[in-house]
Amino acid sequence: MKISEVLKLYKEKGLPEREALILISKVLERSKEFVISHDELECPEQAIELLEKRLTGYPLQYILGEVEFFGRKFYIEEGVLIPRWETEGLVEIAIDLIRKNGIKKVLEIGVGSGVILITLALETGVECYGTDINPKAIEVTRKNSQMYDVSCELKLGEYAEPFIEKFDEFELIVSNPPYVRADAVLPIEVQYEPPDALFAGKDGLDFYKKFFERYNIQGKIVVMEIGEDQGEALRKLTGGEILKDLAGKDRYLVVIGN
Ligand SMILES: C[S@@+](CC[C@H](N)C(=O)[O-])C[C@H]1O[C@@H](n2cnc3c(N)ncnc32)[C@H](O)[C@@H]1O
Repeated sequence: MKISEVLKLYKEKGLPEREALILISKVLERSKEFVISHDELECPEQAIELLEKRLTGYPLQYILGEVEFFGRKFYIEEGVLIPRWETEGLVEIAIDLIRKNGIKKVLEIGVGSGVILITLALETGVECYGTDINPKAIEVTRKNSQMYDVSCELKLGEYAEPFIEKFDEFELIVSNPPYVRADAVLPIEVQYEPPDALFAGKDGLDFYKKFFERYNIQGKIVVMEIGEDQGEALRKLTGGEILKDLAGKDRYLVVIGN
């Protein structure tokens, strides 16, 4: 089938033309502009397979193996959470706090693909430490840090436990933790992502409750992403400040440990 016919067919099946073009150009290893201007060419079978996979709801970023975050490309693969646009706001807040407070040492809990920690290192030059309970997340973060020549110490384990002997040294703790309620029904695309990265008990607050119960944050700043309906509960739990995302929803928690 010609590319023009494939584009038409998959548009009818519900796949946006932009995505079909991205996938066909990936297989052909040519630009989207090339594909558009050569749509009389035969569409490779491998491209059709990717279009079919995408139609099942399988995330585009996993197929492409890359994701854009804070203006940079990062490697991503199935088994690790796909970074979301809201998280760029978390990074902006953290950068601001790092600069204003002259912070030198940062710990991220739950690095996932490493986009937060690596962006903080690149933007501010802070010393970076990261943990995750998912070995694949540690592996992907390591790969991304090597890609950007950023040195960060990464350890497998829960919360700050792998760095407990260093805990007093961290001036800022950042996290985009799991915060989805156990009974939430997620869109099909999200169901391909690791449950440990998403779910946090009955009210979605398990991670925050355990963290603030377990650690003494005196003298530290804690910045975390939160669910849009969790602001009030977390303000009460921590006494922290709740900030909104670009869509005007409660999205970030900042706690200054006095
Ligand atoms: C929502 S994802 C965020 C990933 C990445 N930081 C981002 O923003 O794209 C949460 C991450 O935290 C990890 N995680 C969940 N519970 C954890 C815990 N108790 N300690 C450390 N990591 C945890 C998950 O494996 C997952 O990689």
